[in-house]
Amino acid sequence: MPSLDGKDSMRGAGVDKPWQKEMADLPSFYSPQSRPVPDTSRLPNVEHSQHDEGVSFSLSPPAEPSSSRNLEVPTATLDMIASNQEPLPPPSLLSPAFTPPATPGTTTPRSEHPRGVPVDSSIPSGGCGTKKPRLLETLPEVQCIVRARIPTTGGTEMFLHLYTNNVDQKEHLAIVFGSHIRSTSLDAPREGETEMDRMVRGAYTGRLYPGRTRSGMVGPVTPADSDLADHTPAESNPPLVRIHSECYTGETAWSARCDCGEQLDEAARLMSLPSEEQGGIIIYLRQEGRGIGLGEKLKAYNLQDLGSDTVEANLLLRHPADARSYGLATAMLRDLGQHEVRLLTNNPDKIRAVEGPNREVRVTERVAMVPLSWKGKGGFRSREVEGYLKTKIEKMGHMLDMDLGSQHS
Ligand SMILES: Nc1nc2c(ncn2[C@@H]2O[C@H](COP(=O)(O)OP(=O)(O)OP(=O)(O)O)[C@@H](O)[C@H]2O)c(=O)[nH]1
Repeated sequence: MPSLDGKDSMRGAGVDKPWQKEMADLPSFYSPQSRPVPDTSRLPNVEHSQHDEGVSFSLSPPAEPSSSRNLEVPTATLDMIASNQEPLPPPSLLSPAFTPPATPGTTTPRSEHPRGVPVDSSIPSGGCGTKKPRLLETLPEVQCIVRARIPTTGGTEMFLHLYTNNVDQKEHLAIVFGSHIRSTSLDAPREGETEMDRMVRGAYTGRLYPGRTRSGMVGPVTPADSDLADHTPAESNPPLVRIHSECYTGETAWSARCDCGEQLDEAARLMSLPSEEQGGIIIYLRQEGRGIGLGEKLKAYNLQDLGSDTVEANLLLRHPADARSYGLATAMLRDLGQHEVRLLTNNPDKIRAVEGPNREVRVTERVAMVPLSWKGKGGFRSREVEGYLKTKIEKMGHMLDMDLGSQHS
């Protein structure tokens, strides 16, 4: 526990150990100032036993067959272990080789594979409607500036990627399931950066752990680097992708006017299924209220309460029915190394638009997003959401069968 007078803080306390001095000298972004723990997966087996006076260590050769591993332990590291006077956590806590797609034992059966239908936007009967979205001639430029691992409340992990671009000032996001999906712009080396800089901005392979010093991406790769590698699935099916537009009301403020929150949760759940080994990507675009912004969307809600549907309300406010574009999503998918995707959507415009002006990304399959309550699998019902979905189907050409909704009502 930190004391109130701060005497036991890093700077107030005596910095008598070399690692304490090193930590105190680190730049301010290095937070929290945790204590370095050696990567025991690189060490010979370290057995420790607790005695009254402290801990004694004995070093023995590794039990695992690892002839190709570098077993040399720097003397300084051994000194640090000995001076820490505390047992080490097991290696499994420090450096698992890859993030499993779901917590073992909590997984949904494989049979619940998200089922899609093949689509081809290049032919009229390809399952994407006939509307031609307005597309920019070239894709915007995007850059992933930081990435971080996020353990989720659902038990799985994802890597949140934050992007900047040359068309707006917004922080668009890519929520990536699977550490093998890498951003080219993030991984590119930057002039003058250190290995610590790379790790802090997320340009590392494998996992971070206290005391790690190498991003795993620069310099020769040795057999000892195997713990730093990302797991690459054998399958090469296109990943599941959802292009999701921001909805503060539906995702954060519990609104039952739309199913946006449920769709976001469901997309994450499907991408975490064990059958989705190739991972998944949610491109989260900051185009609130179909691009009109939260303030205007709230006005539209008042107009809806006065009797308009969702499209009429937008038009009464002098906005298009849908003011969104998807060029940023296409550019972000390309940056994440994707040429082909399976898209979770009911919206035919999205399929054509996300493919880009020169079909930079191809949608090979469409996976429908059926409201959970329509499938009898939970979810919620409200007069407002039924109206919202009805307008999408009848006025915006969304590929959903309204009859499904009445079957479980
Ligand atoms: N203007 C307006 N926007 C709304 C309303 N309800 C929800 N939205 C917005 O509609 C958008 C929903 O977009 P998405 O979740 O990407 O879905 P979609 O384009 O409808 O198509 P799907 O991929 O099939 O879900 C979000 O930006 C919401 O904020 C509304 O009543 N009026």
